[in-house]
Amino acid sequence: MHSFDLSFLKFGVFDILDVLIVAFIIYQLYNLIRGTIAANIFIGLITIYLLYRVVNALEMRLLAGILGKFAEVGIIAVIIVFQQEVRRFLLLVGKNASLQRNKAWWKYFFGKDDAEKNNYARIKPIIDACKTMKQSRTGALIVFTKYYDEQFYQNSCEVLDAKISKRMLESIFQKNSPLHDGAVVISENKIKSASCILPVTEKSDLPAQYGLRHRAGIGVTEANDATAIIVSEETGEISYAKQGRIKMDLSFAELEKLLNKDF
Ligand SMILES: Nc1ncnc2c1ncn2[C@@H]1O[C@H](COP(=O)(O)OP(=O)(O)OP(=O)(O)O)[C@@H](O)[C@H]1O
Repeated sequence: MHSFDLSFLKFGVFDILDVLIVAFIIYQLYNLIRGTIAANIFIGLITIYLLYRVVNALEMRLLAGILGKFAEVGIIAVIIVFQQEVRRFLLLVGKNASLQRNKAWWKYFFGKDDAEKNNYARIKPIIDACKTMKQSRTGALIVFTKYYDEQFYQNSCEVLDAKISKRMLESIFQKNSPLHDGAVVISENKIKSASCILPVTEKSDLPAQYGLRHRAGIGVTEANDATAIIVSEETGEISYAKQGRIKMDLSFAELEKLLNKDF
């Protein structure tokens, strides 16, 4: 009578946890590179690796040697090629681990009503400015970030450090203003800078009418822990970008909800 060794089928809670965590990481990585040029590069790297395994098995030594050199530096090459994606992934991990961002803790310690009331006062001038700019078809790009990365923003920006007000935002984006070109960055409850040149997204699946303003709005949320409001000069449409995704044609109630959550 044959007896089969089925010990490999035994698994415990930690094995399940292990599989779930790996699945979660793969899903997050997929989300990060979906629709970007990085997805094609990733497929390229996998193809080279599979080819290497095949030629190695077939003992084609010269080709295996060349492809093997690629495989040897694999992890370093991946980090260099996917620098932006690795950065975004680490930001995502850090952001979710941050205690202050966890609203449940925040409300528990500091009270829900107070936080929301204060938030509305902070948001109102921004929403009011967007309403006026939508009406007058004034293009605008407003970036919100919790942590103002001086190195990232200051190189290309005009430093302001000004109080947030409706008229201030309107004047910046007014077409005759010397600061109207580029983005405004809001952080720590201040308009930190204006006229910022931001990285543009490399996404290839965006609507054709999206030009540089929308691409820069999405791009900054890919490279940083930031969100962005985009007011279209052409249509007056309000969009909101977060983690490399964009929500289009928002109502002001929707915008208020999003800002309340993220700002
Ligand atoms: N890299 C960038 N960073 C920040 N702002 C930028 C960047 N590139 C372009 N802009 C802004 O976008 C404006 C050009 O917008 P463009 O018409 O290309 O964008 P769009 O997405 O089609 O938006 P709209 O609907 O407002 O026309 C520029 O005048 C400038 O203010």
